Amino acid sequence: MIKARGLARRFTTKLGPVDAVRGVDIDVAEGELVGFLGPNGAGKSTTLRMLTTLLQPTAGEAIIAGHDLLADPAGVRRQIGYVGQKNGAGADQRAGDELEFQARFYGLSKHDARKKVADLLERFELQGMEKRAVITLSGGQQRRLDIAMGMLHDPRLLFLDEPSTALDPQSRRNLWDHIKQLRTDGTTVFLTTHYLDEADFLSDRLLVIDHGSIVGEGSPDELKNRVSGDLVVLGTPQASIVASKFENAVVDGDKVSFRIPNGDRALPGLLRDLGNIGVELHSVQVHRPTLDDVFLTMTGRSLREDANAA
Ligand SMILES: Nc1ncnc2c1ncn2[C@@H]1O[C@H](COP(=O)(O)OP(=O)(O)OP(=O)(O)O)[C@@H](O)[C@H]1O
Repeated sequence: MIKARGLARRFTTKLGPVDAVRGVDIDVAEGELVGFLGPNGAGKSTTLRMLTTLLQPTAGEAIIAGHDLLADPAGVRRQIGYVGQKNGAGADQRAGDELEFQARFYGLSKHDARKKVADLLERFELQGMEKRAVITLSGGQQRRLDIAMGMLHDPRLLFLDEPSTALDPQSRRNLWDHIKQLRTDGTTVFLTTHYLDEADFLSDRLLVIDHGSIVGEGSPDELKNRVSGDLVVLGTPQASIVASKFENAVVDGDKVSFRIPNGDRALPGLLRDLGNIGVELHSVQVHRPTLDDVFLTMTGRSLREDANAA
């Protein structure tokens, strides 16, 4: 559904050129839900804008939903939906009018447009909201309306840019269910996010981007399995003695952390060995790798810190 090769975008600024995207290859199969994960400024939006014909690449090529991105952008646009970070619906307009107007814009007859709108209102739990001004809808309802607008022409491929930004936890979860349902109903979904939990929950497969280049690819589980081992954190007054026993151990006050494969199974023997040399322990924790660990392993920095810093 997406096959991009060497897609790149350089911006020329007063301070010199900025290589926002440095020649990425992207493959997305029909029916997949692919997450495009990276910290702020990694190049997600720029890539998305190129894939959706909104921005001309400076190098590379792509076939999107069977159409050549450079030679037939109109063909691409007919096949895709795009839901950007800013609301697409006019704030003062009534939700139903916005949907119907857009449906007519796509060439549907009045009758078909009404039918389509009713269907989408139901599908995205917006029944009864059609007469309300967009601005009076909750954040979650507005996001669902945005997605409904993106689905008016039954696109085979839907692009979502940071879908759950600024939503409360309950609305996010509800939105996620709707996004998963899109995939279940047969739409291929490509979404950007800098939230690890969102990427983990939604994606069949993840592409991780940093500084304009893809640094990792795989299912959330595959990526987690690539991180070498579980993180063990031991609390002990003899932290430096414990640290000397493990490669790459990090001491932080009275805590020692290190990674070992199959931490939960290895731990009993390890604790016995430490007991045998007289080490006293007052706490033991084993953490399975998270996507943040994956990101840290790949890039040397924490995605969470980056996201929080934004
Ligand atoms: N129009 C532009 N002119 C100059 N530089 C730009 C332009 N658009 C983006 N950039 C730069 O390109 C890089 C990638 O930006 P991009 O918006 O694609 O990142 P992102 O991963 O989507 O981040 P965010 O999560 O903040 O949207 C950043 O360094 C950004 O400052």
